Amino acid sequence: MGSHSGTAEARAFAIPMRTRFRGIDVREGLLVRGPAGWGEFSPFPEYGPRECSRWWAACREAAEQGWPAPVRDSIPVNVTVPAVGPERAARIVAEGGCSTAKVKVAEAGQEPADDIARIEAVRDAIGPRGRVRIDANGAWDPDTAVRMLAELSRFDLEYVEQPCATPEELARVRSRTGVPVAADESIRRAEDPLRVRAAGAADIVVVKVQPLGGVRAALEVAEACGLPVVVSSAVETSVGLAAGVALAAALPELPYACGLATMHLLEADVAADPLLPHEGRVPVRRPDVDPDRIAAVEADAGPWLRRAEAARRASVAGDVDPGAGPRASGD
Ligand SMILES: O=C(O)CCC(=O)C1=CC=C[C@@H](O)[C@@H]1C(=O)O
Ligand SMILES: [Mg+2]
Repeated sequence: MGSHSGTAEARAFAIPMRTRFRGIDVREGLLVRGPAGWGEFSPFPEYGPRECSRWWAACREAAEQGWPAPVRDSIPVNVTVPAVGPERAARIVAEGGCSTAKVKVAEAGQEPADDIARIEAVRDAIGPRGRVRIDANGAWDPDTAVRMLAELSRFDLEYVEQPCATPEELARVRSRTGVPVAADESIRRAEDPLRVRAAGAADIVVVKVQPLGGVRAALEVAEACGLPVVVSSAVETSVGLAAGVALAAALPELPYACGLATMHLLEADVAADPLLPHEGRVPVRRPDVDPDRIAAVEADAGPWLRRAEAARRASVAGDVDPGAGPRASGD
C-alpha cells in the first residue's frame, strides 16, 4: 500500500455532518485495507502534502502494523457540543449520556453572548456534578481569553482548550487565570512538546492520532510532554476513531475523559457497529467496514489516491511537515 501497488483495497467516503463543525459540512476521506485491517486517511481539505504526510503515516500504521496493546478495555469520553444555540446544545448533552461536555466557543461570526448562553445551557443540562470544558481553537487574544474566562468562571470550567494561538500566549493566559489550560493545535510537531513545556504553556495536552502521524508517534509526543493527556478525534468514521481509542487504551495514565464520542457529529458511518459511547464510555475495539454502509457513502477514490500519493512523496522526500506553525489551524 505504501507504494500503491494496486493490491490494497481503497474506498473513499463523503459523509454529511449533522452540524457544521470546524467549517465543514461534509466529512471526506479514504479508507485503506492492509494486512492489519482498515486505516483512515482524512486530512482536512486545506492541508497540503507535507501536513498530509503525517495523516498518511497514521493510516499506514493502522493498515499495515496495527497498534500497541491496550491497558484498559473502555475509554471515558466527553460529548462534543458544536457552536450551536442553547436549546440544541442542551439536547446534545442530554442525548450524549456523558458526564463531561466539551463546548466549542469563539466561532467566527458569533458573539461572546452566544458562547455564554451555550455554556450556561450545557452546565444546566449536565448538572452541577458534570464537567464542562471549552475549546476556542486559538481564536482569542490573551486579554480576550482572560476576560472571557473570568466571565465564565461561574460555570466551573474543567479546562480551556487552546484559548490562543501560540504557546507563549497560552502561557500568558495561564498565568492570569485559575482555569487550567490545555494545548491542542500547539502540539503538532515532534519538537512542540518541548516548546510547550519550556513556555509553561499548558496543564494538559490534547493529542490526536492522524495529525501526529499514528498511535506510536502520538504516544511518543505524550511521553515527551510529561503532562496529563486527553485523546481527541479528528472527527473520523469509526475506522479513524478506533485509532484514537487504541491510543487512549495504550496510554499509561488517562485522568480525563477523551474527545472520542464524535460519531454523533456524522450522519452515517462505514461500520455496521459504530464506535458509539455507552454510559459515557467507548469500548476498546476495532469495527470493520461494512460493504453496504461504505457503498451508501462512497465517493470517487481518484482524487484521494492522488492526495495520498502526494503525501507519501512528501514523506519519502524527507520533506517533514513543520506542523501548523505559530497560528492555530484547528485540526
Ligand atoms: O475533542 C472533542 O470533543 C472532539 C474533537 C474536536 O473537538 C475536534 C476535532 C477535529 C477538529 C477540531 O476542530 C476539534 C478540536 O479542536 O479539538
Ligand atoms: Mg481543540
